[in-house]
Amino acid sequence: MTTPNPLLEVKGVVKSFGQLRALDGVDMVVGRGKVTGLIGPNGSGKTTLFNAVSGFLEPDAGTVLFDGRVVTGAPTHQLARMGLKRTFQNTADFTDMSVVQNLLTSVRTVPGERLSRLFTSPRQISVSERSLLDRAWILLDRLGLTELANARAGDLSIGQGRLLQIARLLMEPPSLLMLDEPSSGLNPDDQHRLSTTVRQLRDIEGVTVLVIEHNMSFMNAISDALYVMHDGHVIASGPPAEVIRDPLVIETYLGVRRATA
Ligand SMILES: Nc1ncnc2c1ncn2[C@@H]1O[C@H](COP(=O)(O)OP(=O)(O)OP(=O)(O)O)[C@@H](O)[C@H]1O
Repeated sequence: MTTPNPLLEVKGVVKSFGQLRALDGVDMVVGRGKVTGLIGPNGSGKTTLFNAVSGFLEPDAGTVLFDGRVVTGAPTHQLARMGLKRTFQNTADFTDMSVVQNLLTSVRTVPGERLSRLFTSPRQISVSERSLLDRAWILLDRLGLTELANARAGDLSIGQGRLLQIARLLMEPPSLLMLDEPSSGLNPDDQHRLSTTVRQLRDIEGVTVLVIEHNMSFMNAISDALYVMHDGHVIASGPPAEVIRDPLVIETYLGVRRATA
């Protein structure tokens, strides 16, 4: 698959845990302004690849390029400054803060002292602070969280917590957003909202998205390209309609199902 002007390139990445080669020479190209899906059976290496790309694990070999720069093994904070942000399978927000406070405190550029005025003296806030608040309300609306704006984050359901985690990352839109099983725990309405949000991010804000998912209907609704992993290798990649018809992909999924039945 040729991808002109990629935002992320993974070349020959290897990562072993003891005797287990979780990534065995993975190549991947993520097109700028596209949604790329990453699928594969449990234990195929998807999360390890996310960790190796986002600075949580140092690859044993291979190269990661972000926006044309070699970032192999770069720390997460450096990658975040460059515009690469990710979610995790387990949510961890500031549970004692309200939903809207969670959003406002996720912005690195605003000192906490000034931010507190958003709550204590709303009439004295500056234009930039106002625009943050506006951004927070837009995201809450898009993700169906408006009515929960003043709820304690710790009281949210798992699915709502997942949406909040995503909204926090979107306060300052990243150039690459990496989502690890975002639809897990979401009801069908929230899944629909999330897929619409992901498409809006791509189409309106130009955000590139890389997403791990087991939910194929969610994946079909959002992805422009698909990669399939098995046993630490990429076994197929290309347009979703082609990939899901690939005999090797079908056999891998059926084989895994047979083996676990
Ligand atoms: N920190 C670790 N130490 C040892 N083994 C690990 C570690 N992390 C992952 N593994 C192993 O590496 C392999 C790939 O795991 P990984 O979590 O990347 O798979 P996955 O495709 O994300 O699976 P799932 O869909 O279940 O999340 C698995 O066999 C897993 O047990």
